[in-house]
Amino acid sequence: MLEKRKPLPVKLAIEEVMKYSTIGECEKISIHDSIDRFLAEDLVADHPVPPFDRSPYDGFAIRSKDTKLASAENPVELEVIDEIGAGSVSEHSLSENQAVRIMTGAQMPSGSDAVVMLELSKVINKSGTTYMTLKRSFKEGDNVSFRGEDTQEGSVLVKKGTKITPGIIALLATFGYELVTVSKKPKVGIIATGSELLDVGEQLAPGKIRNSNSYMVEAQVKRSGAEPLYLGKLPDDLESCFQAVKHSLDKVDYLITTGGVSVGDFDYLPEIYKKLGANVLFNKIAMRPGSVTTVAEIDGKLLFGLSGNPSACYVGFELLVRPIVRHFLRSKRPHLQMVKAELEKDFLKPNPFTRFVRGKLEFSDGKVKASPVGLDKSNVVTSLAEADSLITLPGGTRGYQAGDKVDVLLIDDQTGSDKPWAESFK
Ligand SMILES: Nc1nc2c(c(=O)[nH]1)N[C@H]1C(S)=C(S)[C@@H](COP(=O)(O)OP(=O)(O)OC[C@H]3O[C@@H](n4cnc5c(N)ncnc54)[C@H](O)[C@@H]3O)O[C@H]1N2
Ligand code: MOO
Ligand SMILES: [Mg+2]
Repeated sequence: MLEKRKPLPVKLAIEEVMKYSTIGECEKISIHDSIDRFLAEDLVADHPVPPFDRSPYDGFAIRSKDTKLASAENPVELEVIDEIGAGSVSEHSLSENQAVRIMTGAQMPSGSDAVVMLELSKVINKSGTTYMTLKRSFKEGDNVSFRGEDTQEGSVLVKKGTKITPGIIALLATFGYELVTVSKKPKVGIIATGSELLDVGEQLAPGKIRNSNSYMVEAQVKRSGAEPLYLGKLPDDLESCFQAVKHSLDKVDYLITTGGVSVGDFDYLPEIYKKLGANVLFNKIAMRPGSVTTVAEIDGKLLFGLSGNPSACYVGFELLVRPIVRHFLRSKRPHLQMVKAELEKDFLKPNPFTRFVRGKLEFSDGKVKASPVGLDKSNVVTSLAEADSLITLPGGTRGYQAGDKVDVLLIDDQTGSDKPWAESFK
């Protein structure tokens, strides 16, 4: 008699998996290689930025009080006593009615307290001495870029667990991080199962299809910030699949298999977990696609049995594996971010399970609109190419109409969420 599987609410399934989440070790890498990695330490300003008062313009550093009476009728004439470019520091200190020719980025000379843009002044030469004339007055601090105006020493600028972007790299360089401390990438093993599977380079043959899941999952692993280790595709044979799973365990931090988790005669993953002595956390989730998604644990190591159906496999990864990876990488917001959107199509048939419809978002008239892409079936692959979101329709007794406000999970967003989703979800 077939054992009846008890579907676990999605939220509980995620919480169950997160109980086994761990945090990875750190490593130091070159700043050149740090894009898209995850900071393992807060980035703290260890000096003010800019580190000195400087000129934001090409022009003249002056003493504002010398310009008090300046006007079109009564221009003021200041003697130009020095010229400095960015990187140079003037050895002169300004006295009454003196100015220093200064370039953008150069440190303010001592005694100066304002900058006049070159365009607002006139330069004249009188018997070998250079003067600049001004037709208006300036206040103390005019056109000065002050020490610490960008950031003060001690400010936490980026939290650990944040994905490094080009902007963050600019900060790392500003504060002298030739080497950056990042979280080590978890290694995620991938095994595709299925006797029908051909390699990507093979010709189609009767009854066969090309293996797309392992390539897709490999890319999802990379997108999540982890390192994939493709361990091959295997035919539906209990012993060879068992051996492959068993021997892969000490090579990886997490193992993903695709296919073979349902109740078919050749779905061997349940048997493999039994033979391994693994603790199966659940083998059914109240969601569609991906209801057969199974997660087991052995000595604290998670084994993700994702569905063979491409859309189900995709959704299973994003909901369960991604947060585990992001937590490993020290993110405090490891789950997909959820936003509200307006549904663009009817889903009138009630579904007992929460439905994750692959969707595409459109931003128009100040609204976020979510349109389903392709067929809403777990065995479709084409909808995945266009999807940028998962439209989440909680299970229950009612259907959904176009125009309804629905929750949508953002697939490509990096902000993430500290919770799996809104409180309305089960
Ligand atoms: N009697 C029942 N049958 C099924 C149930 C059920 O509850 N009772 N659940 C269905 C649901 S829902 C799903 S989802 C699938 C899950 O099946 P498995 O995870 O066991 O996956 P397979 O049977 O191995 O394959 C399913 C489907 O996906 C294709 N596939 C598999 N691997 C790949 C790959 N690497 N690349 C591309 N496509 C792949 C495979 O050819 C099958 O068509 O079970 C239902 N059945
Ligand atoms: O697990 Mo299946 O994908 O719910 O259709
Ligand atoms: Mg099956």
